[in-house]
Amino acid sequence: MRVGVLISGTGTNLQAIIEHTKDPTCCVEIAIVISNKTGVEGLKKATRAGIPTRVIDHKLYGSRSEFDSTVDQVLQEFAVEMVCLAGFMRILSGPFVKKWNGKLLNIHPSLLPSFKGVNAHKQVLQAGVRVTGCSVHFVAEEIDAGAIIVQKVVPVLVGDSEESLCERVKEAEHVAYPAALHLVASGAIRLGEDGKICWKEQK
Ligand SMILES: Nc1nc2ccc(CNc3ccc(C(=O)NCCCC(=O)O)cc3)cc2c(=O)[nH]1
Ligand SMILES: N[C@@H]1O[C@H](COP(=O)(O)O)[C@@H](O)[C@H]1O
Repeated sequence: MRVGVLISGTGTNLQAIIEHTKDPTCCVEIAIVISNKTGVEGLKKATRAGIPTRVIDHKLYGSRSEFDSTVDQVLQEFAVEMVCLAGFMRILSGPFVKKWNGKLLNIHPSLLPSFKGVNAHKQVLQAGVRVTGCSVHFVAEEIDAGAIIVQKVVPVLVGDSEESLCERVKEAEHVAYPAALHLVASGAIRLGEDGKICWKEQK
C-alpha cells in the first residue's frame, strides 16, 4: 500500500515508519513525504531514505482549503492510498478529512481522549497523572477525536519535565505508529460506518 507522510518537524515518527517499511514482509511503501515547513530535519530523513519530498508552505496560500487541495493534488500525483500525519501541525479542513476518511491516521502524545491539543505533555504534568502514553487514531474533523487504533502506556516519573516526558513517549510512538499502520494497511482494522473501529472478522 502506497503511503504519504505529512510532517512539520524532526520526523522521528517518519523515521520509525521508514524502518518498518524496510521489513520485506511489510505491505507498506512510503511514496511521498510532504512538509508544510522548509528545511526541517524530517525532510533530510526522507531524502536519506531515497523518498521523494515536497514542501507546501501554508504561508503561501490564501486559505486553508487552497493549501489542503494542493496537498491533496500532490498525494494524487504520487498515487497515495493512505496518509499518515507525523508531527504535522496544521489543522486539515473538512473536505480533505472527508475525502480521506478511514485512510488518514495521526499520532497524538497522550492517552486520548485525555489531554487533546498541542501541549499534551504540559497538561499531563499539570494534571499530576501517573501514566501517560500515545494514541494513533483515524483523523476526524473534530481535532484529536477520531477512532483510536493503537495506544501505548508510558509511566510519568518523579521529576519529569515536558522534555523528559516527550522523549519517553516518543519511544512508545515509534512502536505504536508502525503497528497501527500495519493493522490498517493489512485490512485487519478499518473505520466502520459508525465512525468506530471495525476489526475484520476472524473465520
Ligand atoms: N481536522 C483535523 N485536522 C487535524 C490536523 C492535524 C492533527 C494533528 N494534531 C494537531 C492538533 C492540534 C493542532 C493545532 O491546534 N495547531 C495550532 C493551529 C495551527 C493551524 O492553524 O492549523 C495541530 C495539529 C490532527 C487533526 C485532526 O484531528 N482533525
Ligand atoms: N504528533 C506529535 O508530534 C510529535 C512529532 O514528532 P516527530 O515525529 O516529528 O519527531 C510527536 O510527539 C507526536 O506525538
